[in-house]
Amino acid sequence: MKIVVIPGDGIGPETMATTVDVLEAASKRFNLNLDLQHDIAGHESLKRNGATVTPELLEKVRAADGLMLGPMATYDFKDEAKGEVNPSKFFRKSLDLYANIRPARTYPGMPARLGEFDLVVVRENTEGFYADRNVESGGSEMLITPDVVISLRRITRLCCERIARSAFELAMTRKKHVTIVHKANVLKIADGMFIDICHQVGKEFPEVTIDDFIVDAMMAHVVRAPQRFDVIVTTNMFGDILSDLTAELSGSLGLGGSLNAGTDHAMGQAAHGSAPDIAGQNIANPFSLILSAAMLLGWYGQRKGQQAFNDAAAAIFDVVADAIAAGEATRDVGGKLGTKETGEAVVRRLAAG
Ligand SMILES: NC(=O)c1ccc[n+]([C@@H]2O[C@H](COP(=O)([O-])OP(=O)(O)OC[C@H]3O[C@@H](n4cnc5c(N)ncnc54)[C@H](O)[C@@H]3O)[C@@H](O)[C@H]2O)c1
Ligand SMILES: CC(C)[C@H](C(=O)O)[C@@H](O)C(=O)O
Repeated sequence: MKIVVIPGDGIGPETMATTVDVLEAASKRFNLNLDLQHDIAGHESLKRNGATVTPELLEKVRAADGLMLGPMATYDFKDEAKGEVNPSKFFRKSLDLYANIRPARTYPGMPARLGEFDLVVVRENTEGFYADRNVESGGSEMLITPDVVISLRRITRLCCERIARSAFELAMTRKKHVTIVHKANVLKIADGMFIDICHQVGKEFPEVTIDDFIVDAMMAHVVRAPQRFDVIVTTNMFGDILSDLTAELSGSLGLGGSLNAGTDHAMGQAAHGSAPDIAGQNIANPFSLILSAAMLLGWYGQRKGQQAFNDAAAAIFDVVADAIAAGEATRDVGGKLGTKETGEAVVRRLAAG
């Protein structure tokens, strides 16, 4: 399996170095023959190549079997015309990675303030309330006068259908429950369509039960009783916000692994950002990126019918859980280790089998 590896900004180089060590250890133990191709994007690429992502990089990623993308300091990127493209958006759109799968679960050995839970946010990843993602409609933020801006939100039948199908298929492998999160009381046409389509797709999965919540009330429900949820399907920005919440409720944003998946490509990427407040201090939690890497291996294993990749993914999930239970973790999840030392502990456990 060929994986392009891009460290990103802020804590990215630290957490990606650790993740690469884990991938190499998994490759050795499970004979995966991983071919890791290191490259750059974001600030590093802007400095060296005059653009945060280059056309050559896109071709390289297209030709590979997967991409590991580190966090990007996207706030700094103001002008696409000057090469300042948000790499997350760029790969999600260019490779049509329409499903952003963001699991959140508690782990034995860590205090679960809200009780144990295990859920997955399935976030639509290619449209919605994102100015830079609606290029097909000519962008979606308009300066009408110096004092008035209009931001548009694009929702399409195709994207609703495919994200709903991803959620129901995932639910069939879990507790067979899907929760639809929306704002149809206000966005009556767009989110009305989203709910209708989710229910229509749900008819293909009669074993899966369905409920729905308005996004604001959902914040209360998920904090009150996260264990009532299994798979949560929602539109892009609601999913972005909700998945940070669920990751933090599970113990830390630093546990927020995620996979951006399309039909032919996938990208492992932590749910959080570049965390400039803790960058360069060897204290960032690498588990989010390590779990994302495991999700990428699992995606490839399922797609290619190659059991060794599924086994490697399962082993990484187990080893992370064991490391947390043993306190071999960073301080945000109750441990005392640094980023590097946490990675070394994971590698040791993985190699020991
Ligand atoms: N996928 C991405 O590349 C992505 C996602 C979100 C934000 N961003 C960008 O990242 C930059 C910083 O954003 P922000 O500070 O608002 O959000 P952030 O997600 O980087 O950080 C939020 C908080 O969580 C903590 N945190 C994040 N990851 C952690 C980890 N692995 N271990 C321990 N603590 C962790 C940070 O220290 C901070 O206190 C911005 O430019 C933003 O646009 C990028
Ligand atoms: C940085 C930002 C543009 C990005 C998004 O909203 O898609 C981020 O929040 C994420 O979840 O990857």
